[in-house]
Amino acid sequence: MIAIGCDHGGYALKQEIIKDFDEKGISYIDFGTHDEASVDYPDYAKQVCHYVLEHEKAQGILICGTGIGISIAANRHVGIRAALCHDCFSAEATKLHNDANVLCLGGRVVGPGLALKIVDTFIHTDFSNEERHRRRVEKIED
Ligand SMILES: O=C(CO)[C@H](O)[C@H](O)[C@H](O)COP(=O)(O)O
Repeated sequence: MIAIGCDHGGYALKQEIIKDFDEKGISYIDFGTHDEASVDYPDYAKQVCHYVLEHEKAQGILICGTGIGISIAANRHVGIRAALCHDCFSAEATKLHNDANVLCLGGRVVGPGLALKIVDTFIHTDFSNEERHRRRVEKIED
């Protein structure tokens, strides 16, 4: 399951991602926000991160204006490895190397065309499970 959330700066991009998920039959839970009224991104990071931590194999997508604030907030949750990615190479690498469980995007940074490709890459790439990467992720978690 994919948990998705955003602040007002990420709302428009979240709607594009959700539309794409609906067209592709990809399951998700939308934690809001549900319009462009000003809200606080840590509140949405918290809801999505809690869902990801409580559900095995769940992945999160968090969007704010830049992706920065919401990734900082997400990474304060122990067990969350949130990656701010604005290219497909990074989205693939952060799954393969970091076992990232949350993708962060900036709705004021990337257009929907690129963002949808980044999301697609992230959700369809698994951790490589190579020993050196396992060791490094374990050090983060320690
Ligand atoms: O936290 C951020 C900056 O890294 C996000 O981009 C927020 O969406 C942004 O700060 C919101 O700004 P606003 O002026 O309140 O719209």
